[in-house]
Amino acid sequence: MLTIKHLDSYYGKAQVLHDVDIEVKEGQFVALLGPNGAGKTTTMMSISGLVKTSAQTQIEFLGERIERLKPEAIVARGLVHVPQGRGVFPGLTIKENLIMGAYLRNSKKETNSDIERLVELFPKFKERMSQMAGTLSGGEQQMLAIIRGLMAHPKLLMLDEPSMGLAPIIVDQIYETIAQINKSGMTILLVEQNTNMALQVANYAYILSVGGIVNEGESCVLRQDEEMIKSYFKGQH
Ligand SMILES: Nc1ncnc2c1ncn2[C@@H]1O[C@H](COP(=O)(O)OP(=O)(O)OP(=O)(O)O)[C@@H](O)[C@H]1O
Repeated sequence: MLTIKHLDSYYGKAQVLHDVDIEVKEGQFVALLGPNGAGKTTTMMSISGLVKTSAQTQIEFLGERIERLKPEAIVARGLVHVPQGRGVFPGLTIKENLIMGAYLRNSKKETNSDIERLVELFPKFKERMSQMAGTLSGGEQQMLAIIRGLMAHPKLLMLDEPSMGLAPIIVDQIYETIAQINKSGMTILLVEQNTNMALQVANYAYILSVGGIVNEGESCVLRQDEEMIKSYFKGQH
């Protein structure tokens, strides 16, 4: 579904990704893991068209090359990115945030029926549609960001560190929902520092270190190789 070849990414003249290859198949749940500063967020931003890439970079999504498209054209093709830090609009209500997720479509009727359907993932929102997003807890804001992503009708959903800054019990709830979304047929590419959690839910994982892929494999296999994981996450696990 998504094939990335020779991804080199730059901030100005500084190259932070070197020849990264990643593949995500339809229906799969793929995790991109790695220590602080490895380049995980940069990879996701490069896929979304938000970071400069080299001429040899190739990104193919659903059979079409997308590496030179604008971010909104990439979203319109069904590649939707829920960013690190959630990015909810604090001064807008829950409902207004969800409507923003559907900004590329203009059917009010469809938007309302999508909200009704998707809010079942987190029924607490049902009675609180006019609450300001800025007054929600971190976990609730993360759920809102995920549901807002789904409002864009993704074919592949990219989630950047949904566990960031959340208590373990909340992380478990968020991950139950993400697993449910994947089971309903959604393809997922996840960036995480929470390696244990990611390897429990993903089918396949890539490990990124200093801007390059250093290991990859089925999650059930990687999970058993604690020494390998530790070696890449020195001091972080
Ligand atoms: N806007 C920027 N300008 C310049 N360098 C940047 C910028 N954003 C990130 N970097 C650098 O690029 C490298 C990769 O950063 P990136 O955020 O992709 O890592 P990460 O694996 O997602 O880490 P984290 O888990 O801490 O978010 C780091 O060395 C970082 O300092």
